[in-house]
Amino acid sequence: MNSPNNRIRIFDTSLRDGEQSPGFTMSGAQKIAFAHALAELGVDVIEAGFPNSSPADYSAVQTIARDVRGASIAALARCHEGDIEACARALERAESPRIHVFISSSPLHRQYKLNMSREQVIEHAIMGVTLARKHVDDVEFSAEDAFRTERDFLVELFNAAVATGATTLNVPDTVGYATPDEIRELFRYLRANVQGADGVVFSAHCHNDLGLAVANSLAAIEGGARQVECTINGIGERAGNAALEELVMALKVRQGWYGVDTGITTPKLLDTSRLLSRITGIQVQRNKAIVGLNAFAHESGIHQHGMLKNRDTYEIMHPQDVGWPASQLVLGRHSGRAAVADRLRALGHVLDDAQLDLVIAQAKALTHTQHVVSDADLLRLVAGDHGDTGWRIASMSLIDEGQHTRAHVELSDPDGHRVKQDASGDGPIAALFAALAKAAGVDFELESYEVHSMGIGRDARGEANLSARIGGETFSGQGTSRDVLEASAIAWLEVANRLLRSYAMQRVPAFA
Ligand SMILES: CC(=O)SCCNC(=O)CCNC(=O)[C@H](O)C(C)(C)COP(=O)(O)OP(=O)(O)OC[C@H]1O[C@@H](n2cnc3c(N)ncnc32)[C@H](O)[C@@H]1OP(=O)(O)O
Ligand SMILES: CC(C)C(=O)C(=O)O
Repeated sequence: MNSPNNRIRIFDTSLRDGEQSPGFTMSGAQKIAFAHALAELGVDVIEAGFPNSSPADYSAVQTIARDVRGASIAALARCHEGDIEACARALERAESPRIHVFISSSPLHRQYKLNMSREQVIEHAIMGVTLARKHVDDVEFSAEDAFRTERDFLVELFNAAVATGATTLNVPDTVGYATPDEIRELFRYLRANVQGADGVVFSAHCHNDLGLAVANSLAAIEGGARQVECTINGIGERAGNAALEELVMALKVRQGWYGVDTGITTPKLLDTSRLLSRITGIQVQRNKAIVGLNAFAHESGIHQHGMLKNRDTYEIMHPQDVGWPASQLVLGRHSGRAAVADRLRALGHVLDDAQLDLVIAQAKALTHTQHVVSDADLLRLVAGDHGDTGWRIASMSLIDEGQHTRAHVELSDPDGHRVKQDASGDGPIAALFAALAKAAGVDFELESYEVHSMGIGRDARGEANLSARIGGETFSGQGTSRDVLEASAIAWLEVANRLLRSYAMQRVPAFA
């Protein structure tokens, strides 16, 4: 690849473009904690917010600028005096401040949003960059909706920005309309035609409306971009921005093709992604590249068999390189002999063919009612225990006590023993889980908890899925009911029962 240099700057905008999208609003303290995590991850620029949009955003940018070291801190402004002055004040104590000014350039935005002519847009850009340069040396200029802008005008606008002192030229595909070939070509064109192109950094800012944000960012790099704007977990306006973890790992895994490096400490990717999920309360989907629960998990027999022979058959990177402790061979409906035998061997059981066939058949039968077969399930089957053991819900009720909720539960076991307990919590789920923990005498920290509805009208049901990771093993449970609270209680008890069986099974020595 013919490129000016081989270091790609990672500009993280989780705290600005990410935070400005529905569902991702963060408190000041959360933003500051996340900015520290981004600096530790090794991003080059943290876009901390839009100071003139609210006092809360101003104060978060100001604290991040004062406290976070090791990355440039950027703040966003329209080509508007008040916005730029607010950025300058908020960034006063930053070690390496950047003011990022933007104005729309496409005909659609000029006519409908700004009601400005080409000349007026250029005048505003000159005003914005000039004012920003009075405060800081590092000024980024963005032509919003650049991808849908006439090329001659885009070059004219960027020429004006460079002449007035912009040091980074950002080319946003604001509405995620580009395709990789087009964006690669656009960057080549701009680098060839903007005056002073060699003295500035070209940057790509791709949105994911067509699911192409990462592919387009990679193509922009091939076209000469040396900064990419992205967010952890791909959060951002509408379908989001390019996902940092995907972009960085694509550049790392395919270094031979792209020939470029980033400064990211990739083993911190998973923790950073999880921190963001904890802060926003929004989990990534299981099959999300790099950081989803399935990213290094294999359930189907053919893949598991291949993995056991040589992990490169089904994995293109080491899980440890992005922060996972190891790959996982998850036993489920699609698993085969190789994986079941291997897991049993690891648990200390070498079965003959007939015994293995029996356990596999019984394990597959379990998957009619559960997604995965845990070590505890396997050990139970090996011990010949197929019974319906464990706690069941006899009754439950919740009382709203104003600030708190109180849950009453009654559990029964197959021998008819009953136990009643109650507990209070900040909300119904916290109260319910606390009461269940007291009644079953089991407590665990949830790794994930999701509830969604299935069906509509009279058939509508809630499905709850929980998982907890204990002693290196994942225990998961699922519950369905017309009532989502009851579905959650059933799922919680399934995890608790598995955990109890696993403790019991650790004492079972051999195939019964
Ligand atoms: C593609 C992006 O991600 S752009 C960044 C998006 N981020 C945000 O919007 C941050 C949060 N926004 C806010 O808090 C508010 O919108 C504010 C404080 C910025 C502005 O609020 P208001 O003054 O009430 O204006 P409002 O949001 O209704 O409209 C935006 C105004 O900015 C103008 N404008 C938009 N972009 C620019 C720009 N780059 N340069 C100059 N003016 C601009 C619009 O033409 C409109 O002007 P008008 O009020 O004269 O019609
Ligand atoms: C302000 C710019 C960089 C932006 O967020 C966009 O165009 O999507």
